[in-house]
Amino acid sequence: MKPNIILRKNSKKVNTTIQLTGSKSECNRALVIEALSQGKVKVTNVSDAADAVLLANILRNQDLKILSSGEDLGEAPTTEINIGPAGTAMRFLTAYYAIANEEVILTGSERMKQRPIGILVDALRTLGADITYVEQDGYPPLHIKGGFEQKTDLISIQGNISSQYITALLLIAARLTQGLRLQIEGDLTSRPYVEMTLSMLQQAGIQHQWEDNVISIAPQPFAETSIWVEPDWSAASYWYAIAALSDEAELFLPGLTSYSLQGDSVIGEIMANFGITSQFKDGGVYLKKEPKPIVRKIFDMIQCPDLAQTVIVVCAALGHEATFTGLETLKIKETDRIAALQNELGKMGVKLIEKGQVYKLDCSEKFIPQKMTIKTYEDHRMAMAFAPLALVIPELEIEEAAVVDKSYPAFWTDLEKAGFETLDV
Ligand SMILES: O=C(O)C1=C[C@@H](OP(=O)(O)O)[C@@H](O)[C@H](O)C1
Ligand SMILES: C=C(OP(=O)(O)O)C(=O)O
Repeated sequence: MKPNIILRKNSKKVNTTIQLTGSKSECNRALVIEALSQGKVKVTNVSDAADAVLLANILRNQDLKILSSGEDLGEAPTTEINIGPAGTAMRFLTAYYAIANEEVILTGSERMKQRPIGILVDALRTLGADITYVEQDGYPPLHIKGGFEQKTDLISIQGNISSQYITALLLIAARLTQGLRLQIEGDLTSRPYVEMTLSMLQQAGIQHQWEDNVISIAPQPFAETSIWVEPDWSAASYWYAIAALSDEAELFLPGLTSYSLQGDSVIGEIMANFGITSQFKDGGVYLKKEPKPIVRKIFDMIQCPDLAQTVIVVCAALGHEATFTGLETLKIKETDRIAALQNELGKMGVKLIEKGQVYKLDCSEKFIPQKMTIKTYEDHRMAMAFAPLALVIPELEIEEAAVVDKSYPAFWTDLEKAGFETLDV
């Protein structure tokens, strides 16, 4: 694929079936569980998301042993593992390698080296792990010497920066000699992702207690079972956005259920405000567009940060001046998503104004250009959240279109299936 893609959509009607790939979040957890269970748990419906494929390659092509307390690693060569832009994989592997019989340098893309990991490293060090920073304190790359004598089972962790640190610790908890009591300090961001982790551990036979702000997991064996990865609800959000910007839309997304483990399934509720109905039947969800005035003015994204760009772009395109909260974590994701949104929405005269913890969309100077070119800042969600604008802008160019591979490699071919013209340039 050439770097950029031009999108055009002449009619504002969509009517198709889209089979989405497996959830990146579920798949990454399932792969770590599979590796920690040493063959007892098998993952099915592995996601095509590049981040998940990479993690599967790393975890499935090695025969690591989990060291028990005090066991020595011995003389093992240090392996360098580069996880590119995969934040979840970076965080999960940090905890995983802390207890494995290997010495690794865990590194990633230039952006990964700017995404903080100190909170997780501090927590693992409190447990006894041997982790040092190779470049800048608090950031990847990390030098991890696996296996340690556990010093304590109780650790405190700040909850408002990234839930991925908490998930990383919970995933390894049952394999720690003393288990883990994790005390979450302050607010917990992205809570549904922690719940997803605990549900998936439960599927794999690992029990937990969650009382007040303490999650406890005792040392215990994994069960022999298989974990099926559901289709990706975050990917589904772009189809909801397409429906919201269409005049007529009838879409079927097979495999999605209303009782998903993914917090991003809340997109159905959010998009109901934009006239999109979700009907769960035939083993999937039918989306339908029904004209409806938009009433809701405040959207809190703290539980579903990956939906923020989708919803903000839809509001901008519709000229709906909503207010957004819970966007605090967006600045440390694949890019600074706030700055990226501000720059790109500015190209159609829309402002996203920061007022402390609250962001207000100002559409008073909004216009629809004949052509708009969107920068993607190495962020898959910038590409996918802006692509639906092709329904309102005659020619939409998306730069570095291959970024979508991170979570949804079939995105452009799926758009073609839905009647979007795509041109590589
Ligand atoms: O655990 C996960 O799978 C994820 C948690 C969220 O991150 P934060 O907890 O850092 O908000 C989310 O943004 C990310 O895409 C996936
Ligand atoms: C933030 C994301 O991913 P990660 O943190 O795994 O890089 C995302 O997919 O939007």
